Amino acid sequence: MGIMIKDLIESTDLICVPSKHALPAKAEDLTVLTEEEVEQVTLPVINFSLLTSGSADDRSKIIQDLRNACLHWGFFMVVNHGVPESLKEELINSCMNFFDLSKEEKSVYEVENAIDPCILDPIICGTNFNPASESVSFWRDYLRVLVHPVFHSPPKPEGLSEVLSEYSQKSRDITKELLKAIMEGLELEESDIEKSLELKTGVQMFSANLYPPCPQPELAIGLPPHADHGLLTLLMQNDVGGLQIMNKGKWVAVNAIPNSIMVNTGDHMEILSNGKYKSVLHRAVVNNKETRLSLVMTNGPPTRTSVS
Ligand SMILES: O=C(O)CCC(=O)C(=O)O
Ligand SMILES: [Fe+2]
Repeated sequence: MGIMIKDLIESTDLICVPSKHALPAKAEDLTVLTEEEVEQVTLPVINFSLLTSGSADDRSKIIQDLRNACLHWGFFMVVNHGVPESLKEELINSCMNFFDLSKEEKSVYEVENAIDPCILDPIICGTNFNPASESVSFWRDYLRVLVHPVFHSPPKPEGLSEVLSEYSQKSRDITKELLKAIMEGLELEESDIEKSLELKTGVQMFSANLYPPCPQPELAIGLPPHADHGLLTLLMQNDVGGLQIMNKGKWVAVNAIPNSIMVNTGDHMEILSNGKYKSVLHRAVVNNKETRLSLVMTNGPPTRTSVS
């Protein structure tokens, strides 16, 4: 049974990174990790409320903003999105409570063997994506829950299921509005999109990523460089930074506006936009002071739909 990092650091007095966590899969995963070397950037800001309740001119302006953000960054921050701060806090607390469960309670959801990424386990937790085929572990524990088209309810801790269900619904509504506006910007008909992607039956997956403080952050990576699969990914965090994105050939650290939702375009969006909107590489770095928690919702088409 794999041990989660959080339980590991709580059971020992760790002063250096165990070698299993210290060897990067590729040396370039760790290039320029330190804060001094990485430029901090502010991502484009999208005022969501103007999409849904602004004037026609407001809406056109936001559609233009989204176009620019997708073309030049692949990442943007959504503000005035209607997710109450209290809901975000409750979700953060519930996820923290999940990671605080005993090892035995969490082990029910641990996946030991190679996971075929096409097979979606409804609820899993662990300490990296694929323990069987990776020679490295990354400095991240995670809980992943399939929340749509069928909502899978994590039975523990108490309260997580309700708050996750509410956030899933809200984030789905936000995703739909954003997709509609992005499609309008691409001059694709919304009905074509609905038809081709069957959004109502789309796969929505929630991940809580926990990055405990790491004694040697320069020797570990939270999540290695990757691009996301789906159409749009929505990310909130507990006000501790760590997300870096590839922009114009360089890693840059993003400053999130408190209470904004960070959104990025995934592989399906790249295909749907005929390569115009790239699925941008990103990674999560760790620090030696504070625990970081990111709450990630990926939104994709149904598994059997192919995008053409
Ligand atoms: O935690 C983060 O900042 C990044 C998470 C992420 O990229 C993912 O879950 O796909
Ligand atoms: Fe990602």
